[in-house]
This record gives sequence, structure tokens and C-alpha cells, in this order.
Amino acid sequence: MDTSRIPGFYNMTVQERLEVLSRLHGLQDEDIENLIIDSSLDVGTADKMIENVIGTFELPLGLGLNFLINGKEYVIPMAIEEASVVASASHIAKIVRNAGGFTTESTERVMIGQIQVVGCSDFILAKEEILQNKSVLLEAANNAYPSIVSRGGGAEDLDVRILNEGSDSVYSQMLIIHLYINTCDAMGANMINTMVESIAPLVEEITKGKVYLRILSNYADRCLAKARCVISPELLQTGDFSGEEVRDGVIHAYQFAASDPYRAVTHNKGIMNGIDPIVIATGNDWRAVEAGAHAYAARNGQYSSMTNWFKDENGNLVGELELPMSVGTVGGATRVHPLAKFSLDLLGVKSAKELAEVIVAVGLAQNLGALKALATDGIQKGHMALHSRSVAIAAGATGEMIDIIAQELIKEKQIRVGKAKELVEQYKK
Ligand SMILES: CC(C)(COP(=O)([O-])OP(=O)([O-])OC[C@H]1O[C@@H](n2cnc3c(N)ncnc32)[C@H](O)[C@@H]1OP(=O)([O-])[O-])[C@@H](O)C(=O)NCCC(=O)NCCSC(=O)C[C@@](C)(O)CC(=O)[O-]
Ligand SMILES: NC(=O)C1=CN([C@@H]2O[C@H](COP(=O)(O)OP(=O)(O)OC[C@H]3O[C@@H](n4cnc5c(N)ncnc54)[C@H](OP(=O)(O)O)[C@@H]3O)[C@@H](O)[C@H]2O)C=CC1
Repeated sequence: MDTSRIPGFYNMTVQERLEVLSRLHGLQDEDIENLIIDSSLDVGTADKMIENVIGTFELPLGLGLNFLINGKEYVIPMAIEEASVVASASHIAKIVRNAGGFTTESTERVMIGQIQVVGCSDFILAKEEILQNKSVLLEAANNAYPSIVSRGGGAEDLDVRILNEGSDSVYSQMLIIHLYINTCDAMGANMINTMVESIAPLVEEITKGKVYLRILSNYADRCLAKARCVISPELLQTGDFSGEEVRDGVIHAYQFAASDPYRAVTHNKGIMNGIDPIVIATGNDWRAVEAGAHAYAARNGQYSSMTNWFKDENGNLVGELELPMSVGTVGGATRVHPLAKFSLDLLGVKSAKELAEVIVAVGLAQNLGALKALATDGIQKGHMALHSRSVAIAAGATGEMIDIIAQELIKEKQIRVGKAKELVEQYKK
């Protein structure tokens, strides 16, 4: 896309938005059909994806706008049920693009496969034997999945730890082997699991122990992506709040989350508000991303803020977010669900690395959106105003009634279902 800046997009009808998108991105008839006319995922395909299928479950798909990341324009597909998330991401992206945009970086895409060995008569000797046989084990792992090696990836290294050494319990002493595997553009669960399962007999032979678990770790701390933004205070000015007040409020809010797990969980939920919708829209495994992200937030021994906000020497607000991001542009459901394929195409990402970087940039934007609102007007003003339409629908409003009831709820400052039901009854009379 030449630009992700589409002012007033949210005031258009769905049809008008699709026309704009067609002009900017060149939608195919099939895309439009998938997006609005019919269920994007036909039940026959769904029946092949999981078990006991009785239908499909839809979520709204919205577009996060205004994103400029490493000088490139991105329109962000976001599948989510919660009001105000897409608006908030776009709001912050608009501010950050005026500050030069987000910058991102990422590590190589190295994932971890774990092998658990128990019952060794000498764990220290077993560990040494594994290390001595490293190249044999790596070669065996790669022979089990040669196609990833030909793509430039595969098993690259391994290490071994002894857990609960010297424990009295035979159940708790174990040798844990980590196989480090470059999964290229795939999340890699299946290739990792194939590799660790295939070398298990060799591991038993070498260690004289018994292998139980052979599975990837979702704590993907060698598959990290990082985003950063630097914003001058004048870009943050909001209503009666000066830019400096907003900046300081955001930093105070961050310090709260950094020091208190009760706040950190909510703070990080706000970050995942930005991350999960793209992970879902691109057909990736959001449970894997969630699990890895929260574990990384506790890596220093206490569960804490995923982001870091501070003031630089020029008085700018600086935000950083680094997370494990084990997503793929191939594999899993990314090429099975028609809207996942569409979302990846719309994003225009060329690799899993690029996708991971875009995702953390949106997470960082989402966090600032929430903190900026919380440190100024409070969350209810922007969020509940947009949520009022869902409240009206929950109370039974339909068609044109939805917006009328929603506006009345906002005017009366009573955005709740009970009040909405009263208004629906009055409207029907
Ligand atoms: C809602 C806003 C953005 C309004 O904020 P605003 O200042 O009224 O926005 P604006 O009218 O100045 O518009 C600025 C830009 O925002 C976007 N925008 C503005 N309005 C819309 C809309 N209706 N639909 C789509 N996009 C919208 C749009 O890009 C627009 O630019 P334009 O295109 O006009 O040039 C702001 O109040 C906000 O960001 N609030 C925070 C919302 C939020 O965080 N929601 C998450 C749900 S609450 C939660 O689950 C997490 C939490 C809060 O607990 C986490 C935590 O505690 O840390
Ligand atoms: N704990 C967890 O998180 C677990 C998750 N899962 C699930 O596993 C799925 C993801 O597994 P994953 O292994 O990624 O998916 P796939 O099993 O679909 O594997 C991806 C395949 O894509 C092909 N491919 C094409 N181009 C590339 C490229 N550039 N880079 C890498 N591979 C490429 C490779 O096949 P080839 O080389 O042969 O062409 C590769 O085998 C998700 O659905 C997840 O939910 C499963 C088990 C556990």
C-alpha cells in the first residue's frame, strides 16, 4: 500500500471502505465475497481444520490505519470483538507517524525443542555424552526434516541442563535437552516436534535414560521482535493536557505496571489488545504468542510491564516493547483460512521476521493508546462511547435504532444495558 493514512475511514459505510481499499490495494471479487457476502471460511474447510465441527464463528475484521514502520506504510488487519481497540491503535499510529514512525528489529527465528530424559544412573555423565555427540544429534534432527535445511534453517545448536540435581525424588531429577532450530518463515511447531521425536531413541541410547516429553517450548526467547518510538511532547497534547503532562502521565503509568503485578497484568492485557487481533487475522497461534509474551514479562523473577516508557535527554517520550513472537507467514492456518491469506497479502509482509516486527509495533501503539487515555480523560470517555453500540445491540436495538440508542446512552452518561433496554422500549412505542 502506498499509504496507510486514510482520514475519516471510520465515518464511511463498509461498502465505501471496500471501495477505498480496492483503489489502494486492488481487491479481487473473491476477497470482497470472503469479507462481506459469505462466511469467509466454508464449513467444509472448517470441518477439515478441527474436530466435531458444527459451523464457523465470526469476528469483526477492522483495519488499523496510519502505521509507518521502518519507513514503510502498513495497513493492519485486526480481528477482535472489543470496541475502541482499532480506533486507539490508529490514533497512536497517527501521532507516531508524525514523529517519524516506529523502528523495529528482531533476532534470527530460532525456536526451542525440548527433550526430557529421566532415570539416568549418572546425570552428569549423561550430560557430557550428549554434548560430545552434539554434531551427531544435530545431523539426525536435520535428517528428519531436510526441507527446512534446504530453506536455510534447521537444527543449529543444542544444550543440556540437569534439573533438580541430587533430589531424593526419582520423579524430579531430569536431563533437559534444548534443540535450537531455525524455522525460517514458519512458526515451526510441527517441524520442531518431528525433529525432537525423531532423535529421542538416539538420546536414550546415548544417555542410557528414558525419554518422556519431546515438544517445542512456547517460551521463544531466541525468537524476539522489538519495536521503539520516540515522540516529542507537543505531539501528545490532548484537550486541556499539555504534551509534558501526557508524557509524564504515561511514564508514571508505566512505573506503576513495572512495580505491581496487579497493574502489570492489566497493562499487558492492553498490549495484547493490539497483538492478538493481528495474530488471529493472519491465522497464527495466539495461545502460543500469549503464553510466550507473559512468560517473558516475568523473566526477571517478578511479573512486570512488557513495555518500557521513559523520557530521553531531549524531553521526548520513548517507548520500547520486546517480546517473543513465534508467528509464521507459512504453515498452520496461515494459508488455509481465506482471510488469513488475505490479511498477510494486505500487510505486504515478506517474511515471518517482518510480520513479528509489525505485530510488536502495534502492541506498543496499543499500550500508549490505553496509557494516554488512562493518564488524561480516563478510559470510559473514548472506550465506552464506542462500546455503546454493542450495549445497544445487547439490549435488543436493531438497524438505525442502534446508533440512536448509543448516542442517547452517551448523552445521558449511562452506558449500560439496563438503561439501553428502557430506551429500546421507549423507541418501539
Ligand atoms: C478512542 C480514542 C482513539 C478516541 O480518541 P480521540 O482523541 O477522540 O481521537 P481523534 O478524534 O482525535 O482521532 C484521532 C485518530 O484516531 C483514530 N480514531 C478516532 N476515533 C475513531 C473511530 N471511532 N474509529 C476508528 N478510528 C478512530 C483515527 O485514526 C483518527 O484520525 P483521523 O482518521 O480522524 O485523522 C481514544 O479515546 C483512545 O485511544 N482510548 C483508549 C481506548 C483503549 O485503550 N481501548 C482498549 C479497551 S480498554 C482495555 O481493554 C485495556 C486497558 C485500558 O484496561 C489497558 C490498560 O489498563 O492499560
Ligand atoms: N505448543 C504449540 O505451540 C503447538 C502448536 N502447534 C500448531 O502448529 C502449527 C504451526 O506449525 P508449523 O510447523 O509452523 O506449520 P506447518 O506444519 O504447516 O509447517 C510449515 C511448513 O511450511 C513449509 N514452508 C514453505 N515455505 C517455508 C519457509 N519459507 N520457511 C519455513 N517453512 C516453509 C515447510 O514445509 P516444506 O519445507 O516441506 O515445504 C514447513 O513444513 C500451528 O497451527 C500451531 O497451532 C502444534 C503443536 C504444538
